Amino acid sequence: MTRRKHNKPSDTEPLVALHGVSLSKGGRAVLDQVSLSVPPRRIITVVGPNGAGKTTLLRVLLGLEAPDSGTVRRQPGLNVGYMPQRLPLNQLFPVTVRRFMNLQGRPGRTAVVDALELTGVGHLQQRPLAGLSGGELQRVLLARAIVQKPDLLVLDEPVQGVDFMGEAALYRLIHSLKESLDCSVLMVSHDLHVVMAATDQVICLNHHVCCEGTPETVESHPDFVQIFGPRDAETLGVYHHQHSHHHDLSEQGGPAARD
Ligand SMILES: Nc1ncnc2c1ncn2[C@@H]1O[C@H](COP(=O)(O)OP(=O)(O)OP(=O)(O)O)[C@@H](O)[C@H]1O
Repeated sequence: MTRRKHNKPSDTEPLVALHGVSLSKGGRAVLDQVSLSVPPRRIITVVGPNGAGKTTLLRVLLGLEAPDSGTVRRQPGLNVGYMPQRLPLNQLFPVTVRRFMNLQGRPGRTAVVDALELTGVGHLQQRPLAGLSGGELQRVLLARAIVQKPDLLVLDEPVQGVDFMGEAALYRLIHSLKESLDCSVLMVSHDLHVVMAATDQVICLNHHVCCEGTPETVESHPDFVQIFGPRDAETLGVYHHQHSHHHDLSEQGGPAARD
């Protein structure tokens, strides 16, 4: 896929950097002194328990919510694609996939077709959005997030509603999109086993950043083990990952093989 951006972001500066970001809601600290940066061409995954502030963190990073304190710095002109956790319109809204793709920013027919083809759902253009399966819908949402050829792809639980085999395929797709778009990916995930094999850096969030680093570093961190339990942390240990190849988890025997 060719890039049509005029202002390519700096290769040396972070695309986005948060420093000391805090935000309270209903009198409770949702984000507490959170700092992170997203360098170019990286896949960074935020993990953490329910209610840890992961979605809020993404929304602050995107400028959709303002922090109470701290700074959020995005490279000027940064082109960001966002796949939210929930569809911002009623899924029963009677639109076809192609119409849905054109609701935001009017990307044009070629860009829409390209994006749908890239995410493997080009054949669904004329189908009603409301009739899609969970996996098909996630791929359409992913297509909408990449339609403007972003420098940074922000994905909030991109594999929700997708079965295990579909999850592995979606993570492979995300990896290949990162390569073909030459972008960075920041995503939230609950799928610890699969995501650990598909990311360069993990940030474990529980209102504050508990630990961060490579999957290998994070999986043995005491805070990570405390949050996710020794069983998850131990089983993650089998996934020491070489980033020079793709995984087909189906060939490894599926989830039962790891338990
Ligand atoms: N308007 C609000 N008022 C009070 N509390 C709120 C408000 N919006 C969000 N919260 C709380 O902020 C916390 C963080 O929410 P957030 O959606 O960021 O968490 P999360 O880590 O993405 O959760 P999940 O994994 O369940 O999606 C939650 O406890 C949520 O209930």
